[in-house]
Amino acid sequence: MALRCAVKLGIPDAIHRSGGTATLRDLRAALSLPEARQEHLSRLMRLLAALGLFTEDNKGGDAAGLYLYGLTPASPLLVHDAEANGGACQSQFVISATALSANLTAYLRLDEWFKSDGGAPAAETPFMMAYGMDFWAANGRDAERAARFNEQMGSESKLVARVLVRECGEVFPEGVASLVDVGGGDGTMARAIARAFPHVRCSVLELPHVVESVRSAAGSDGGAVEFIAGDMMDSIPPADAVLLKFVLHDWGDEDCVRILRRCREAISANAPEGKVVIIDIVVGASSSTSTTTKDVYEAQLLMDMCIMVLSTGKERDEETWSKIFMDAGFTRYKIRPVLGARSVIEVYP
Ligand SMILES: C[S@@+](CC[C@H](N)C(=O)[O-])C[C@H]1O[C@@H](n2cnc3c(N)ncnc32)[C@H](O)[C@@H]1O
Ligand SMILES: O=c1cc(-c2ccc(O)cc2)oc2c(O)c(O)ccc12
Repeated sequence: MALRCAVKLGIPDAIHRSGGTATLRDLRAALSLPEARQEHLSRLMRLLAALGLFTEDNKGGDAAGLYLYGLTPASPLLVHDAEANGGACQSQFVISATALSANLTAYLRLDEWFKSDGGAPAAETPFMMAYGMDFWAANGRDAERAARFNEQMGSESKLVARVLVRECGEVFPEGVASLVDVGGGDGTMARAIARAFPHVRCSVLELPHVVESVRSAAGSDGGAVEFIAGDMMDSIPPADAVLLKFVLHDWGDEDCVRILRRCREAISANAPEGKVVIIDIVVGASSSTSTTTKDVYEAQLLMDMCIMVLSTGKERDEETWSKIFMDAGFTRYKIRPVLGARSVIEVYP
């Protein structure tokens, strides 16, 4: 809620606009907050600085108004200026994750859900308990809700795409001429891959309501990427490679096996040497460069709680992933923990 408050007040934008640092007094003035709130603002900033979202120093003197706040490597992710973060602002995530109208209503049902037997469809997830339908049906019924979610996932994809392109070029060698991004949302990731690896023809398979909203937002089509409306449970269009980014974590093990079998059919119809590229969490795997292994593990487990509330899926460790791959008929896989809490997994027939 403190982070939501900072985003809603525009604190990261205000510090960014003032050149990267601002005293508490200047920050309050830039945000047009009453003087009576200065002491409260200093307490909010003290917490956000302790969490690593801003720097704080009192070199100007001990008077609270002279405390200086600055940006840390994490803060550009909360700034709306696309030049600061390549368009990967994550503020919408903060707003949605903490909005009563979005998902918070479901989080508030978690304890009640624990006490239910989970058998009735209405009690399958806390989200269903709160909304009477699953997450995707809710998005299908409410275009604004869906647009916010797709925009939020799109900004996460911009962040992930930058690292993928920089560190995983070999995932898309010359031999990979086509790729279908299954459950690819608004196509942000597919467009980033098409831009970085022009030899890869990219398409997106999505639910009809998502394709419709992308088409109406883009005029007539989704840009350089072809959109196909369908259901991944039924069939996946043939391609050399199939991408599944944060799709499998939404589903139980049996459904994952079913989706991966469809993927195997899609690549063997096109390229027997093809592969499935999964971007998802492997619990316990971490590149651990700038963040500590404990922070990454904690982020993975927090994401697992979100998924427990919102869907019937889960975050998986390597052993569970491996069993799913083998049950779906694949023979080997390679995990690259290059994306902080997330990994790139290449899975081969
Ligand atoms: C968590 S989102 C991930 C979106 C995107 N891959 C990303 O990482 O930004 C899961 C996506 O799966 C899509 N989806 C859900 N069920 C589907 C189905 N049966 N067939 C195709 N797509 C589906 C949703 O519309 C949603 O865009
Ligand atoms: O609200 C979300 C957010 C995610 C999400 C967040 C950050 C990541 O690095 C990946 C995914 O995933 C979601 C999801 O899979 C879902 O079914 C509902 C909501 C969200």
